[in-house]
Amino acid sequence: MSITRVSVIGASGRMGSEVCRAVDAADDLELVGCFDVDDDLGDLGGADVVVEFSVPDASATNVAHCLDQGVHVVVGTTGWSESKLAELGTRLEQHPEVGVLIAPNFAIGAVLMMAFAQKAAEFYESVEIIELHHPDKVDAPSGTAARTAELIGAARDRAGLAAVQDATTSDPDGARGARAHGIPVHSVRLRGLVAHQEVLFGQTGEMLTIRHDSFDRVSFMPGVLAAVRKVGDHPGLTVGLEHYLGIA
Ligand SMILES: NC(=O)C1=CN([C@@H]2O[C@H](COP(=O)(O)OP(=O)(O)OC[C@H]3O[C@@H](n4cnc5c(N)ncnc54)[C@H](OP(=O)(O)O)[C@@H]3O)[C@@H](O)[C@H]2O)C=CC1
Ligand SMILES: O=C(O)C1=N[C@H](C(=O)O)C[C@H](O)C1
Repeated sequence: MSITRVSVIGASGRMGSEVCRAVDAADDLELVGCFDVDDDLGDLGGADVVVEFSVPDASATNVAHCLDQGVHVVVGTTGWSESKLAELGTRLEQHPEVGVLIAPNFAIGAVLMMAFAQKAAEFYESVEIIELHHPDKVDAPSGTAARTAELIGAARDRAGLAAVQDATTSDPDGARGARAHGIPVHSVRLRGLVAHQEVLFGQTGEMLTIRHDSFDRVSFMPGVLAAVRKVGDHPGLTVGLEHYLGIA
């Protein structure tokens, strides 16, 4: 059995510490480095693959360091804008052998929820997303909600659907939520929650709700470990774990 050496960036955080435990427990993986804020990333502990769960402002710089070391990266940190992704794509041209996976959500059920929502999108006039998370989360809307909106928006465009109908003319306090790719998104932050999302589809006389709940961060680990094992076989930039799981 070949052993893959893994380092974790953001290793002291909620996700990073869970990843360290999961890597430690896997027979085919060896945890060779744990890095957090202010640590010198150096040679990344000699890792074959780095897992990056830090903060939106730091992730791009950390990933660039991994590329410069020729190390594959599995990224869970949110906040990857189109411009940051484009910059990363350009940087990857200098390292064509390196694989980078950016996945807004590693829970298999969340990946399926996004795929199901994409499939349903063309059949419904109305759609809204409600994402619910723990109150220590720093970004809103969640990366998962933003990605779901992007997938639904693209499916609606392909189907030639008009913009989501909404007669609201007065909303001084933003009660109708944010808009991502034309889809209303509502963010809830509540002590006791981990990571949850509902996608509501409406049509005259019916409603479809697609919901996923992560009750514990262990729910993300099978996806993270699958990505660690596969990222070397996918050189270049991949956005979304669905592309590694045959779901896309
Ligand atoms: N894709 C997925 O499935 C999931 C993605 N996430 C995303 O992962 C990210 C992390 O979430 P979570 O673990 O809850 O957050 P935490 O705040 O618990 O963890 C982030 C860690 O990164 C550290 N950090 C800050 N700056 C840097 C830096 N420059 N380099 C390295 N480490 C740094 C933080 O240190 P300090 O606290 O001292 O600043 C902290 O230890 C978020 O973007 C979140 O949205 C979360 C869950 C699942
Ligand atoms: O911060 C979190 O906790 C989570 N972040 C990701 C997101 O923004 O979508 C994934 C999951 O929802 C948990």
